[in-house]
Amino acid sequence: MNHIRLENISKIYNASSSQAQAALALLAEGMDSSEVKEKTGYSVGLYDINLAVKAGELHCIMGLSGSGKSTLIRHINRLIDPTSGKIWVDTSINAKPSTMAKIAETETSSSSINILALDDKELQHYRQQTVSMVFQHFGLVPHMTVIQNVAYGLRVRKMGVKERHDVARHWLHEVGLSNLERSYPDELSGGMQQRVGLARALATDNPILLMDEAFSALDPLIRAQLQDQLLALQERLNKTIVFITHDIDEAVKVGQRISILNGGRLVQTGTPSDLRHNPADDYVAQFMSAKT
Ligand SMILES: Nc1ncnc2c1ncn2[C@@H]1O[C@H](COP(=O)(O)OP(=O)(O)OP(=O)(O)O)[C@@H](O)[C@H]1O
Repeated sequence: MNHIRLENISKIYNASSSQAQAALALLAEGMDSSEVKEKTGYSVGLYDINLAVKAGELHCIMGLSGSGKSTLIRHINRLIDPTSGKIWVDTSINAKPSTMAKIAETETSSSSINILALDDKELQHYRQQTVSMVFQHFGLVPHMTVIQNVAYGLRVRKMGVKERHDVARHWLHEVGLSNLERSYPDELSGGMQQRVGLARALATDNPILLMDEAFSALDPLIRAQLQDQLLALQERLNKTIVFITHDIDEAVKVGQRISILNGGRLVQTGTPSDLRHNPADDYVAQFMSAKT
């Protein structure tokens, strides 16, 4: 069952509606994003993306710098709104393993909503209850202790201090940081800070986790440890995870499926094996052959 579905999503930056339509028309003729930028002056973030992320899957978005990865993931929590298209999210799905098993069995019709139609209040609710994000540079609040950072999303939901700290403690334990709850972020290494970032995202119990180059700032050894930890947690949690990376080795290691972007276009979605054995074009083939 699909959890998130992007339907014909295009994003032209800093253009009025008519200017964006002109850029889209050139893209529809087959012009690539750098030519469109040259001709019109507008940056193409994404062009005509159709992508379904299944409930409970860890889906990697891969591509070179500027290919549109961050633009894509930021549409899912509406940090960015598209120029055109729709974004469907099934808000009835939660990530409890029992629910996921039921969903897998039934494949019933979904109760997806187009999140672009949400008003401000509904959007706030959607961000609090459905999607969490882990950022590349951690995004911790420097003057809050570790436990306050992890409990932050629960405080926003007005959960009482004891209860939210109990939940935060549980997640700090899960990521291996039990003894650091009173520390401040700048007292921790990068790897520890990102574990706090992960615990904070998990503490809300939201079913969708967005990870934007979440491990890219870390040393290779620590990065590998966090990848392993994410995979171990995911075994139990069954979240729907959209994981951005520019590193094909990381994508192959953690991704059940991988979507490859090039110049704002979605080139191919498939399992690592699909991409290896049936690459859609030379760009995909080069990524797969560059894999160590
Ligand atoms: N705020 C913005 N204003 C104008 N153009 C933008 C903006 N954000 C992104 N772009 C352009 O959109 C295209 C896609 O950028 P995006 O950051 O989504 O790619 P990316 O694959 O995440 O790259 P990176 O790996 O370097 O972060 C690029 O050409 C970029 O210059």
